[in-house]
Amino acid sequence: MNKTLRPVESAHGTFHITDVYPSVDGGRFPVKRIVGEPVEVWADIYRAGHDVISAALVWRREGDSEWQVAPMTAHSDDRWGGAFVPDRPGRYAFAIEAWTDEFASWRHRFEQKPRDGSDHTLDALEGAGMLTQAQAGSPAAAAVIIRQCEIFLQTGEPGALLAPELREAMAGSQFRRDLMRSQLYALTADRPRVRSGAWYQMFPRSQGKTPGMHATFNDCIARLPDIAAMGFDVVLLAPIHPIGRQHRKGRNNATTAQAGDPGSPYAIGAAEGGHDAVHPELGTLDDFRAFVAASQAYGLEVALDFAVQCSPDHPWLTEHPEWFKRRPDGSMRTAEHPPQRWEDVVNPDFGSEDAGALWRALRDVVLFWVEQGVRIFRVDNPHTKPLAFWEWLIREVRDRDADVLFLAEAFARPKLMKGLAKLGFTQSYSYFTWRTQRFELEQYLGELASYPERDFFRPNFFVNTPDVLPFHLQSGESWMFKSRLALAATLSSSYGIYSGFELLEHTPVPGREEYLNSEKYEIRVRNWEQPGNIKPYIAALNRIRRGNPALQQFANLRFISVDDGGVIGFIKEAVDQGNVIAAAIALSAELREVWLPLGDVMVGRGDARRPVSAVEDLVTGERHALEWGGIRLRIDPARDPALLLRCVA
Ligand SMILES: O=P(O)(O)O[C@H]1O[C@H](CO)[C@@H](O[C@H]2O[C@H](CO)[C@@H](O)[C@H](O)[C@H]2O)[C@H](O)[C@H]1O
Repeated sequence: MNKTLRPVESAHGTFHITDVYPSVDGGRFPVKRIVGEPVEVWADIYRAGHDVISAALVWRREGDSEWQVAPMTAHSDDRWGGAFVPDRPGRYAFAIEAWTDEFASWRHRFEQKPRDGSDHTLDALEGAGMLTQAQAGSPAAAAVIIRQCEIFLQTGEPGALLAPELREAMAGSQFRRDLMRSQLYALTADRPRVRSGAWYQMFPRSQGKTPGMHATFNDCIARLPDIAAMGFDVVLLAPIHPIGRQHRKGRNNATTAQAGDPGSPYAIGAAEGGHDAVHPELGTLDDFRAFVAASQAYGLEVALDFAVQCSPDHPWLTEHPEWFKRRPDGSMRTAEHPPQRWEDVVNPDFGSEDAGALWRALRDVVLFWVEQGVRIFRVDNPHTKPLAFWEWLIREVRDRDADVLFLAEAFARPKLMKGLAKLGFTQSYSYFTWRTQRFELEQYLGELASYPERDFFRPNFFVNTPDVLPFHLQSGESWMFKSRLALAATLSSSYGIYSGFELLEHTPVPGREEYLNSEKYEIRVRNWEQPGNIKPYIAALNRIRRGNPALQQFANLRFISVDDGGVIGFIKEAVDQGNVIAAAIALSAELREVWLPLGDVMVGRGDARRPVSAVEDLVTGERHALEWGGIRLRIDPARDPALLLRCVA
C-alpha cells in the first residue's frame, strides 16, 4: 500500500494533496498513456494559513534510480497542474511534492506592510537572514543570492530583497523543511500502435486457393498485398498450432468430426506439439518467421491468438498430468463458458499444487512467440482464468519487452472486462458489436470516453468476429456493412473486422448470431474479388483514418444533436494537430437530408483558433460553407452511409 510521506509539520500543519488526476482506483492500477505524449497531472494542494506553497511533479520509469522533476503551477481554487513526457514504453510511477516557499512567504508578508514611514528593518533582516541559509540551488542562483544579499548589506535597502530574480533564485535554493510527498501513482506508457490501429482477423488455413486444401504460410504471404491495400495495420491470426484429434469437432460445431475434418484451431495440441509448435500443414517455424517478416514489409504487424486451453492430445497432459484435474471417474471436465460448451478442450487447473510451474510455462509460451517476432497477443477468453495470473503474466512479459501488447477477448460482465483492463490488458473487446441504436451508441461511447474509463480501458471495436455474426448483418445489406464499418472506424481509434466481412458474408446458423459453415470447423476458400465486395470502401476509410489524427484518438469525442434519430453525429478533435472531424453516419437505409449543428466548433491551435466556416468532404473532396451555425447535407446510405467532414476555419 502506498503511503504519503509525512513531512516535518509546520505551524500550519501538513499539506493536503487530494483529487489527483489521473489515477485509477487511487493509484493501485496504472493509468494508460502513449509514449512521447505529455501526461498532464492535476491535484488539489492546500494547507491552513497564508504561506506560499510550492509543488512539483516527480516521476521515473520503473527500474530507474533517479526521480525526474517537473514544476507544478497553481491555477484557480488551489488546483495545481504539471506535466511530464514518458519517453520509453514501460511502467512509471509519479508523485506530487509540496513544500513551503519560506522566502516567498516572507516576501508576501513584507509587501503587505503599510508604507506609512514605519520602520521595517527587523522584518528586512529576517528576510536577509534567509538568504544566508539558502544552500540547495544552482551556481547561477547562488550568484544572484550573494549579489542581492551584498547590495542589501551595503545599502540597507529592502528593495534588494524584493528583486524578481531573487525570488526565483530562492525558490530553488531553500531547504525544504516541510517537504511532503504524496503516495505513488502508477502509469503505463505504450507504443502508439495501442492508441490506434485497424485489425484484420483471419484463419491462416483458409488463405489458399484450392477448395478443401489446407493453406500454408506461403499462401498467407500471398494474401498480404490485398490486406495491406485495404489499409489495415494489424493482421490477427487464429491459433496456428497442431490441433487435437480426440473429441475433435466437426463442421458446424458437431461434437463428432468426420474423416478429413480439420478441427477447431482453438483445440490446441497434438502429437506434433503444443502451444509452441506450428501446425505442420501451415509449414515450419521458419515459414512463420518469413510470414512475420513479409507482413512487416507490407506495413502490417502480426498478432497471435493466445488460448490457454489444451486438446486432450496436448503433450502437457502426459508431461504434466498434475496440471489437469481429474474427476472421480478419471475423466476431465471439458472447458465451457455457459451456454457455450467446448467439448474438444480442457483447461489446465489453475488451482493445482503445481500452479506456479503452469504459470511459468504459459508465460514462456508467450515469450517464445515474442522471440519469433510477435508483439501483439489476442488473449482468448481471459475472463475464465484467475485475474492474478494475467496481472502476473502481463507484467512478466512486459518487464522483458514493454512493446508487447495484450488484447483481452472478453465479452464478459462489464465490471470483469474493466477489471481485466485495469490489471494490465492493453486493449479490450467491447460491446460495440451489438450496439446499433443511436441512444445505445451515445450511452456506451459516453461511458467509455469518460473519466475514469478513458484512463484504463482502451476498446477495440470489432464489427464481427469468427464467433459473432450479429443479427443486424444477417440480411447482408451493403449499406449496413458500410455503416457498421464507418461507425467502428471513426468512433473508435482501434477497430477490427474478421475476414469475410469485406465480402458481406452473412449466412447464419438459423436463429443464432453465428456463421453457418464457420471456418472454425472447416477450411474455407474465398473469391476475394467477389462482385459487391466493399474493399474499396474499407480502403477509403482507412486512408481517411491515417490522414486525420483526430480519428486516431478515442476519448476526444463529442456527440452533436443531428435532427434525425436515424443518424448519429459527432465531432472528434486532435487539438495539438489542429485537426477536427465532424461525422454523420446513417443507422437506417433511407435517403435523407440532415442538419449538422457545428456553430460551436473551433479549429486551429492556440491563438490561431477560429470558428469553423466550412467543411471538406473527405470522400468526395467537396467543400461546403456553413450557414447559420451549421450545415444541411444529404446522406444516401445506398452510396455511402457516412459523411466524414474535415472542419476548416
Ligand atoms: O471467449 P469466447 O467465448 O468469446 O470464445 C473464444 O474462445 C472459445 C474457446 O477457445 C473459442 O471456441 C472455439 O474453440 C473451441 C475449442 O476448440 C470450440 O469448442 C468451439 O466450438 C469454438 O467456437 C472461440 O472461437 C473463441 O473466440
